[in-house]
Amino acid sequence: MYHLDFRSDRSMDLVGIGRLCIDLNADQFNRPMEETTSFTKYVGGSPANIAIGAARLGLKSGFIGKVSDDQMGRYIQKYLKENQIDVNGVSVDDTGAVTGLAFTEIKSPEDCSILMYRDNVADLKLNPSNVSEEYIQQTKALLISGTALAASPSREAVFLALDYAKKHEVTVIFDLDYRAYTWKNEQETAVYYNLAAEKCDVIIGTREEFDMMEQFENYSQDDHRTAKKWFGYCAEIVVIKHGSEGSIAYTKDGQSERSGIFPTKVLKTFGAGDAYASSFIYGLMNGWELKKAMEFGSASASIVISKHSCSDAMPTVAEINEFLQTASISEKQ
Ligand SMILES: Nc1ncnc2c1ncn2[C@@H]1O[C@H](COP(=O)(O)OP(=O)(O)OP(=O)(O)O)[C@@H](O)[C@H]1O
Ligand SMILES: O=C(O)C[C@@H](O)[C@H](O)C(=O)CO
Repeated sequence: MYHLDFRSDRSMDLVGIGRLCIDLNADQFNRPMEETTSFTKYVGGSPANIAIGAARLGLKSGFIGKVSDDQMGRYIQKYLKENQIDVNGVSVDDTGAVTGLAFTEIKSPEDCSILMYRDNVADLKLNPSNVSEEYIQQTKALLISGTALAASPSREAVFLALDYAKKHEVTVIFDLDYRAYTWKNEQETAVYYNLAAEKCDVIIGTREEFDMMEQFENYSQDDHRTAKKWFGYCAEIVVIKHGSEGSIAYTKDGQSERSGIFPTKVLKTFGAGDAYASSFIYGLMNGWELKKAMEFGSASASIVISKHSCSDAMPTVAEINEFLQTASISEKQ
């Protein structure tokens, strides 16, 4: 049985780095945003959602990020503290930057979209001086998220965090989280994603995100070839997510596992990836077999997509286990 090693002599389990933003989820469903009149505010940002999900599962979580010096920034910090996330790595912007906003539109359970306001956002003002080697040295795992590579100085902050993580044997998990609206073009995205992925132990992404990264190669959407490429660098595990068709994971020692999904009453599709990642990481950190960790992630994803929010909806271990008591997995034929 394959399992990923983590250093045990650490005071924290998982530190996320990157986007702390605000989700404004439409209160009126099954209609376009042009016809909605109110939104509910939640803390958001893919890496923040994953760190919140990990903390809700009982992992000791921290975060390295930058928030705006206003009510939204204070709201985010307050929420993180209330959810037992260490905020000593979170700094406050002093340039007048604002908090990124993610307006979500739920036209139908299958047709959801996110309108993101990303101009002059505080999260991309994170700079190398905000990244503490001592802070990273105290964690078992560092979670990086692709969108933090979209602009300087956040990009340089992430690469410095990666260097500190490698120096101190911190396991690096890369959730690809490709959001086109934050990038100038796909070519630049692929260059930076590939440079970061070369340093990561676990890489989690959708088929489409890996295709974006492989645009300079002739890989033909082949999951096994995708995984094999990264085993030539630092990767131990590569997970390729296929939406409602489930996921597949490959390990460096040549094993692979597929996981189906747990059919659920879908309210909105986004948040599935963040829920999957947080619970999958929980399974890895508990030394579970790959398939069990994947199914735990899939169950968490099903719970979150049946609810209105992402961060608030992240389930506890008890909630996932209760869900698993009655849910049945549907394997792709
Ligand atoms: N409709 C669905 N029903 C049940 N489970 C789902 C559904 N869609 C996705 N999942 C689960 O969530 C996992 C991640 O979803 P997906 O592949 O869409 O990642 P993602 O695109 O990163 O998600 P997100 O929409 O949050 O960005 C899937 O591998 C699957 O286990
Ligand atoms: O990552 C973002 O900026 C958007 C998220 O806050 C939102 O909850 C989502 O899309 C989750 O995948």
